[in-house]
Order: sequence, then C-alpha cells, then structure tokens
Amino acid sequence: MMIKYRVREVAKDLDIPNKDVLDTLSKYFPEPKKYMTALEENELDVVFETFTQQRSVDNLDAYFAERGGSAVPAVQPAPAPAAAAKPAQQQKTAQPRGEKRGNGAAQNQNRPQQRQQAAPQQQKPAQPQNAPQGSQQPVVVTEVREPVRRVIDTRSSNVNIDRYNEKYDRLADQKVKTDNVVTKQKFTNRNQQRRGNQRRGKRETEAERLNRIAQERKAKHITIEIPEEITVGDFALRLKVSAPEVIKKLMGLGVFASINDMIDFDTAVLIADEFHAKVEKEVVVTIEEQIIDDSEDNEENLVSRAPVVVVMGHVDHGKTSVLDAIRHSNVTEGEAGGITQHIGAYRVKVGDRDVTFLDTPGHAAFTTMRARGAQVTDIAVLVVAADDGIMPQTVEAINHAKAAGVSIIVAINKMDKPSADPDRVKQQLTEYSLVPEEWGGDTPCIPVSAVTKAGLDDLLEMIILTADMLELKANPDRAAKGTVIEARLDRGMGPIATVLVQNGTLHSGDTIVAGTTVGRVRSMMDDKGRRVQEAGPSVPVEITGLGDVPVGGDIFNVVSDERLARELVEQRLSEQKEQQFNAQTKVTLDNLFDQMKEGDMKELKIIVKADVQGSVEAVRQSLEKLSNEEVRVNIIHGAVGAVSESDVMLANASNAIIVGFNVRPDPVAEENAKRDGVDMRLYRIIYDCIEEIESAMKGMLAPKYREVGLGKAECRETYKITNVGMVIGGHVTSGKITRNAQIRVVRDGIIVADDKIGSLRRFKDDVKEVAEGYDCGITLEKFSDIKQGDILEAYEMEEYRD
Ligand SMILES: Nc1nc2c(ncn2[C@@H]2O[C@H](COP(=O)(O)OP(=O)(O)OP(=O)(O)O)[C@@H](O)[C@H]2O)c(=O)[nH]1
Repeated sequence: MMIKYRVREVAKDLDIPNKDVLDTLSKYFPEPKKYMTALEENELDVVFETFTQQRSVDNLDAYFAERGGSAVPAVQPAPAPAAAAKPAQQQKTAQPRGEKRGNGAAQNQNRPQQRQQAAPQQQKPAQPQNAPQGSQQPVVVTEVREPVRRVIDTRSSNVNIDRYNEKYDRLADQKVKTDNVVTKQKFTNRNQQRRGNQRRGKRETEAERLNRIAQERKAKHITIEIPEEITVGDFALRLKVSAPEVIKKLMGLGVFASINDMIDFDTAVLIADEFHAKVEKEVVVTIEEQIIDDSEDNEENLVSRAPVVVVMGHVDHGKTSVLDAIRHSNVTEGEAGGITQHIGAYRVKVGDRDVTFLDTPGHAAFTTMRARGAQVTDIAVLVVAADDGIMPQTVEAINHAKAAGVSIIVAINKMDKPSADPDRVKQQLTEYSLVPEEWGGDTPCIPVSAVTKAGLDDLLEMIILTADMLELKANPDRAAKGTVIEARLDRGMGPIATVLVQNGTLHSGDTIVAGTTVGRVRSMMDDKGRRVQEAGPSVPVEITGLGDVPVGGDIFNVVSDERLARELVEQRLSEQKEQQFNAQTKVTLDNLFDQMKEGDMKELKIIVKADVQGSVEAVRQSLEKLSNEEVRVNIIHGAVGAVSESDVMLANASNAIIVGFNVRPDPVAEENAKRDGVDMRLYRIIYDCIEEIESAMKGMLAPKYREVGLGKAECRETYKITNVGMVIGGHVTSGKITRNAQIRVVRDGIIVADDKIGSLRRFKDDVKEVAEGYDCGITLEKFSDIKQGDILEAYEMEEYRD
C-alpha cells in the first residue's frame, strides 16, 4: 500500500519544524521539496535515519526524567482512542525504513534491556525493537498517566506497520467499548446492589414494622375507625394485620368471607377485639351533609305558613273552573295586570292570610310528584259535581289523597244547576269513608258554584280553618328547601322551573341543587309576573339559572358550596344509573315474603280492578281477611274497569301491587308498570288470587310458568283412519314440533283448540321431533275438528322465577 506521507506530516510527527525536514532532504536529494510534497520511501528513510540518530540517548531513565520529570514513561491514557491512534500514526512511518540501521540503533538495541531492569513493568517504549508486532501488554496503555509523546524507533526493518495499526485500532475500539461496558456494568451492578439492598432493607423494615405493630398492639390497644360496612381487605389494612389472619378469625366466628366480602360493623368489632384493637364508628360526612343544612328547626324559629292546596276530582266536574274562579275573585286591583301569569301555582289572599294553590288540577300530577318523594300539598279539595255525584275518578282522587295522607275538603260544585243534589253526593261520600261534618264526620263539604262564585269564600274559609288545625309552620330564616312544581326549557332564558319553597327563604343569587341539576338563581318571578328578590315558605316562584331542566317533583335545596354541589349532582347521577341497573325494591308477590321477613313490610297495599263492582267488593273483603299479625292487607283502591295509567301511578307512589279480575291493563298502564316495576297480577278466578296472595304471604308462592314457542306447522291434508282418528298431514314451517309439545290450533288468527300431541310420525316411524321444512303426521289427543290450512303452534311451558 502506497502511503502518502507528506513533509508536513513527517515534521509534525517528529515534532520538528518543516524546515528541518526539508533541509535534511535537500542534503540528500537534488530536487527541492515543499511541505506538501509526499515523500518517497527512500526519502523517508533518510529523514527517519537522520532524526533517529540525532535523538538517540544513552540512558532511557535520563531521557524520561528529562522529558516528563518521571522515571515512568507514559503516554496520555485518556482520551484513549486518540492516544492510541497517535502512535499508530507515527508508526506508519516506520514501515518503509528499510535496512538502514546506524550506531544509534545498535545502542538502542541494548536500551530496552536497561530500561527493563530499571522499570521492568514498563515495556512499551521498547516494543518496536524487540517485539515489533506490538502484541505485548497493550494494557500498559491504560495504566500510564502522564502525557508523554512517544518516539518510535523506526529502524527495525521488519515492523509490520499495518498490523500494528490494526492492533491499535482494535485496541482503541475495545477500549471504547470496554470502557463503556465496564462502566455501565459497574454502574448497573451498583444499582442492582443498591436496589437489592433497598429491597432487603425494605423487607426487613416491613417485617420489623409488623413486629413492632404486633408488640405495640399488645402493649397498647390501637383504635381504628370503621364504617357501617367494610371489606375484609380494607378492615385488615386498618387493623394492620394480613387479610388471611382476619379471614381465619372470621372463620372462627363461623363467618366465611373472602378478602373482597363486606363485613358489618358488629362483626368487625368482634374481630378487632381479637387483635386487641378498639373500634370506633367512622363518621362519614356526605356531601349532602356538608352543603345542605338539614337541621331540625327550633320551635321558637317557626312561624305559621300558608297551606298548599291541590284541586282534584272527576273529569268535567269543574276543577279548572273552581281554580279560576278563586284566582280571579281573590286578586286585588294592583295585581290584576299579572293575572294571566301561569307558573304552575298561585297564591290568593283570604283576609290577611295566604293560600297557595297548585295550578295543575287532577290527581295525576299530584301522584307523580308524590311518587318522586315530594310531599307538597297539605290539603286536597275534592270537586264533585252536585248533579253528577261520585264518579270513578272521584274515587281515584279520594284514594290518592288518602294514600298521601292529606286532609280532604269536598267542594260540591255546580250548585247553581237545578239538578244539583248535594245530599246524594254526601251520601255517596260516606261509602268511601268520608263522612260529612254535618253528619257527624270530619269531612267538610262545601256547596259551591264556579259559575256564580257562590260558596267560594266558604271554601277558602274552610281551607284556612283546616290549615289552622294542621298547624302548618316553617322557618323563614334559613336556607331554602322545596319542590320543583314544573319545569321547561325556554329558548332564550334556558331552563325555567317553578319551585315551591317549603321551608326557609329562597334568595336571588342562591346556589341550588334540584334533583340532578345545579345552578344559581338568576332571576325570580312570582305568580303575578313580578320580579322578586326572595321567596319565603309556601311561596311559588319561577326561577331561571339552573344548568338543566329539573323534573316536577324534584326536591331542591339551597347549598353552601357550588363546587361540592356539582360533585353531589355527579354522585346523584351515577346513583340514579346504578339504581336503574339494580333490582327494583318494589313489593311484588315474589319478594313479599322476603320483605315481610326483613320487617320491611308492615302493610301490603293492593289496588283491585275488576269487571263488576261485585267482584271488587268480594276481593276486597277476602283479601283483607288475609291480614295477620305481621302484615295488614290494605286495599288502597278498588274500582271497576281496565287497569289504567293512574292505577299504576298510584301503585308506584304507594308501593302497592295491582290485582285485576277479568280486566286487562291498557297499553300505557302495561308499559308504565313494566317501567316502574309495579307488580300487576291478572286473574280470571277470585279464588286463584286469594290463594296466590296467601301463599306469597306464607313464602310458598308456586313457581311461575311461561310459554316458550317451539315452532309452527301447517295442516296440508287430513286423513281419517279407523281406530286412530284424524291424522294431520303437516308441514313444519318454522322451528320444530316435538312429541311432548302442547299444540295450539289457530284458524284465521283465532285459537280454536289447545291440545297435546297424541303421536308424531315421519312416514311410518314415531319420532321425537320434526324440524323445519319437513312433512309429518300428527294426531292430537282430543281435538279432531282440524281443517286444511289450520296452523299448529307448538309450545312448552317453562317454570321460572323473577
Ligand atoms: N253550571 C255550572 N257549570 C260549571 C260549574 N263549574 C264548571 N262548570 C262547567 O263544567 C264544565 C267543565 O268544567 P272544567 O272546569 O273544565 O272541569 P274540569 O274538572 O277542570 O275538567 P277537566 O279539566 O276536563 O278535568 C265547563 O263547561 C264548565 O263551564 C258550575 O259551578 N256551574
């Protein structure tokens, strides 16, 4: 390989000025050289020879002492690659030296030996001579410290510079790698060690800690706080013992629980005692408790409040007319302007007293609200048309009002009509346990006319009187609480809600939570359309500022912290979702016994619907006789007719079950019952109903059956065979027909027979079943009047439990 070794590089490597090299060359070669001139082999030989001779020393120690102030020849160890590369480069120059060897060289040959004696461990500088391959002890490079520029003896003829370079390159490479790896390994090892130590340390600490706790526990009882219920794992954690220890102790008590099972407070106390720990009940402060003031009012803070009245009655008996008549006749001059304002409730003045009327007549809205837990009304005015008397919805209204436990005042309306017969109405009322006051009972009956306005003042007077009897009171000096009467979304204003304040005073700017909505009261308007800044007890106001539209019947509360209020709403929303998933807690005949056992049921409320009044009464009496010392059967409503939406609503609000005889629910009622989880039982025979409810109360309800469709076959031919009877040549059109199936014969959509299969055959063989698409021969056990084209529906009865 031809190496271009220029004057400049030679000078640099030999650490002499370019000029010296050029001068030396000019002595031996005629043509002038420049510092960029690449030198020929012979030229290089001359240069090296000359300078080697010039630099030869007698004593290496003296040399090193002079160069570096140390007897140890050294090269700069770091950066290693550079240091290693440099000599390699220098030695490139050695290769073309040829045979020339002067005295200096001869002298030098002995020098390594001398040096070896002086410093036998340091052989590097002598290497080129005695070990031209440079293979010995490359490690030395890493040991030396001081930077000393090495001079290579280039006089040896057999120096293989390439191999030397290779070696250095490899060495340098290795050094780099090794250095890194070593450092890294060391580092990693150190880390591992540290981690190991830590782990060991931690393990030890943990063991020590447990030991210490065990000691401490023995020495001094620890006290832990636990809630009403706690998982075994969490309990163990608080006790500072392992879960298996707790599980073991639980087993000792005969409680088999896993780490994730809940144990109650009492069990926890017993277990904690075994671990010498004392238990205190953890007081969990809910967000509600934090932000909603639910404290009882002191008697001295209470002032009397206006009664809240709802008007109910049969359709067209004059509810709206009575409400309007009262509203108009009791509005003062100044308020007349706002009279058209309908916010869902309004207030009228009766002397110096106020009465609040809910503007939604009828029991539907009333019961819907009650179903949501809202107890808004104090008094129900039952409007009965004097000419019409008590009608089905009057009865419903009576029962809804009774179920809610509100006072009833009867307004016998349409007294202006000639056909008015108030006595008949009073008479009818007694049938529903409403005995008029004048007849010795406690139901006020006021004859009125919405048209002539006669008697309305008496009605209002009676409302005030009743309210006085009820001693309705509230504390206006506290954060407001009440119920949403109705709500809607206004395009411009956003959600608008009419709320009835039931306690405290609502102020504009208050933060309120209503059901699952939260907001700040932006504006308030009363029932006369006036903007107001505050609303006290029994005052209905329309408010804006809620974030969402609440639902009528939602309870609202003024809260002290908006951020927590939002959190509360989130919580309520997720609870709501959970509740939807969870099993309903409504009473059903299937869970009746369980509820009775748990003591949750003291009264079984039933709504009876039948085709004739006689059945209603018969059932009422029979069922009421089922009452025992644990549960009282209470028929809260009984009427003739289909099971209606209103019945389901009442059952839902009152946690009642519905029984029907020879009646069907209307589609809405059926849908609602399913949605609300209201148990609805329909019977053909009264005896079945009595028996079923009796069994349910004893916890012996027979299993329920339902039909499972199997398939359908069409009758294509009929054959009459002697001794066998009528054979149906059928074709299975869907599903399958099985040997044990029940068969319903349907002709033009009408069921003509319900029978069992007598035999099922394919060709001449008896078979267990025939699948879709195949022909078969069927005989029925009893029914023989089969016709071509009849459809045979095969089904089975399956036992199930809710
Ligand atoms: N003669 C007479 N008619 C009345 C009286 N009160 C109501 N009416 C009439 O009876 C009909 C029904 O009255 P409403 O007030 O609509 O009856 P309602 O009970 O509110 O009816 P719904 O809203 O359908 O449930 C109307 O035509 C009224 O004019 C009254 O005191 N005397």
